[in-house]
This record gives sequence, structure tokens and C-alpha cells, in this order.
Amino acid sequence: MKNERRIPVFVLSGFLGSGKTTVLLKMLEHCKNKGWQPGIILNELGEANVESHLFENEKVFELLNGCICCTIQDDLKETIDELMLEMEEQPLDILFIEGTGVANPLEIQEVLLSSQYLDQFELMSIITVLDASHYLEYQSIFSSSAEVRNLMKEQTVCGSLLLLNKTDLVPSGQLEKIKQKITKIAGQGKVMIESVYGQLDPEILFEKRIQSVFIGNSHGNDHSHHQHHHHSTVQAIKLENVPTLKQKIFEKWLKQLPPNVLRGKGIIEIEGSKQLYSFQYASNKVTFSLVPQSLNRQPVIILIGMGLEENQIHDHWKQLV
Ligand SMILES: Nc1nc2c(ncn2[C@@H]2O[C@H](COP(=O)(O)OP(=O)(O)OP(=O)(O)O)[C@@H](O)[C@H]2O)c(=O)[nH]1
Repeated sequence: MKNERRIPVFVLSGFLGSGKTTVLLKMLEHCKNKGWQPGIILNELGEANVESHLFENEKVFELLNGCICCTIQDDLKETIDELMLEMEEQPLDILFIEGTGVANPLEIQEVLLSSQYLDQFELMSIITVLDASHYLEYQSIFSSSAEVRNLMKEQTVCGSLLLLNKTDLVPSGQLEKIKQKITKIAGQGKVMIESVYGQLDPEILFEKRIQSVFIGNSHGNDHSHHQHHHHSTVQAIKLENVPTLKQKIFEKWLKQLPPNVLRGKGIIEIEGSKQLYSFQYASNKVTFSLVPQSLNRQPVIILIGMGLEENQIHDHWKQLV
């Protein structure tokens, strides 16, 4: 990969909490083994990247508080331009772009395939990570909104590789039904691979699956050629001034949040420990991990969901603190 003129780009797409960052970390591990210098563009909802400690020593460019959607395409271009400038000093071998859980990967594809970047970057694959444990729920008209269903459809259809992740959380016998549903949405012939914590042969992840097609120059500000969905009801709420928390009580508190809170993450102090912890709340599961002592930051909690009512969240928050 090192001697190719264009920088190979892999886009990671997928709904909130499906496992994009987990897969990205696996891909970065592979880059390290191969001696490739990666660049990473991270798009986060919620004004704060609470996962920066996962990318220590990596070249990360952050796009905060967005969904790489039409409104943020200009920001993405700006970030790519900044990255290209830095590449003159420190060349990159490969670029990863992780969209937010509510990004439509087509928007990212459009930017990369525009004449501005086509001779610099080679879009290799859009890897769409799907949460097997929630796929049926998110596609059900009874338990999900049209917005979520449409967004997941877009992500599924646009993916050049579908990674059916979190299969460990799916009761045996249900997996076939989930795969059939996905195939119905994605169409026959799409490559779909099962995974648990993104563990699979890296060769599958790194395969080139997109033939670059020049999209043209004019669309920079012209969005008329395909429908855009503004994921307006998706919100991120940031809770600051977080006191030291009791782990069990916090965990219970997260699980009692209104059901439209689909994702939570952040950095907290846990009673009885002097170190900071990162927490992840996804698929109704909560996990904690110690963050490096070098991370010097204030505790913060980010909650993401559809149509969140700030008052309701703040009332719930008051019950905890
Ligand atoms: N049980 C289980 N948990 C997983 C698996 N893959 C990832 N996770 C966990 O799910 C949580 C969310 O994973 P992430 O990789 O952060 O998901 P993401 O898609 O980047 O999430 P967003 O930040 O919302 O976009 C973390 O706690 C992961 O450790 C899996 O295959 N099985």
C-alpha cells in the first residue's frame, strides 16, 4: 500500500453503538503490524470526543458535533484539506473515516469521489457495521421510528461490506432471520460477514470493494441528485460537572433512562478509585474501562437518542446527583 499514489480510504458506517470504533481499532492494529501510517477522521456527536484515549499516538482529525451529512460536507472537506497539508510533512499510507452513528455514508462517498479529491484518495470500501442484537428491533415499526429505519436502510444499502457484529448477543436461531431481513434491504449479492467485537480476518476488512467513479465537480453545493435525510431528531446531550459516582448506581441509572436514549458514553470518576473510567452504554449494556492516567480531563457524559426531551433527561440526571 505504501507506494501507491492515491491514499486508500476506508469509511466506517453503522448505527449508534454498532461497533464502528471497535472495528476501527482492529484495523489500526493491522496497520501497526504492517507498518502503515494511518490517518483517522472521527466524526462525533455531542461536542466532545470522549474516546480520544483510544487513539493515543494516532493521527486523528476530529469533526465534532456533526453527522457527516450535507451540512457538514464542507467541514469534511476542510478537514481533508488540513490533513493533506499535514501530509506534506508526515505522509500517510491509509485513511479511515468513521462517521457518526447517524451519518449517511453516501455523503462521505460524494466528497471523496469529487474531482477535488479523486486523484488524491482512493475510496476502497464502505464498511457498514450492523448491530445484530438490535437489528430486528430497529427495523420494527412497533419499536422504532421511520427515521431510524430509513437511516439504517441507507447505511445498509450504501455499505460495500456489511459486518453483522454483536452476534454473541443474538439468541441462536434468530441470526438467520436477521440475515434474511438484511438481504431483503441490501439486495442479493452483498458481502455480509458475521463478527463479534469486529474480530475477523483483516484481509476481508481491507479488501477493495468500490470501483471509483468520478461523480463530477458540480455537486459541491448541489444536493439535488439524490435525496438527503437530515437526521434532525437525533440529539446528543452533554452532562457536565459530573460528581464522583457509585458504579452500580450509575449503571442502574443508565438502564433506566428513557427508551429513546440509544447510546451513552463518557468519562467518569468512580467512588473508591482515584483513576478515571470510560463508560460505554450501547445495546442496553454498560461497560467500564480504565483510561490512561495521562488523560487529564473533566468527567463528562454524552447521551444520544431520538427526540430526546432535555427536561426529562435533566430530571433523571438530578435523581442521580
Ligand atoms: N457484546 C458485544 N459488544 C460489542 C461488540 N462489538 C462492540 N461491542 C461493544 O459495544 C459498545 C459500542 O461499541 P463502539 O465500537 O463504540 O460502537 P460505535 O459504533 O463506534 O458507537 P457510536 O460511538 O455510537 O457510533 C462498546 O462497549 C463495545 O465494546 C460485540 O460484537 N459484542
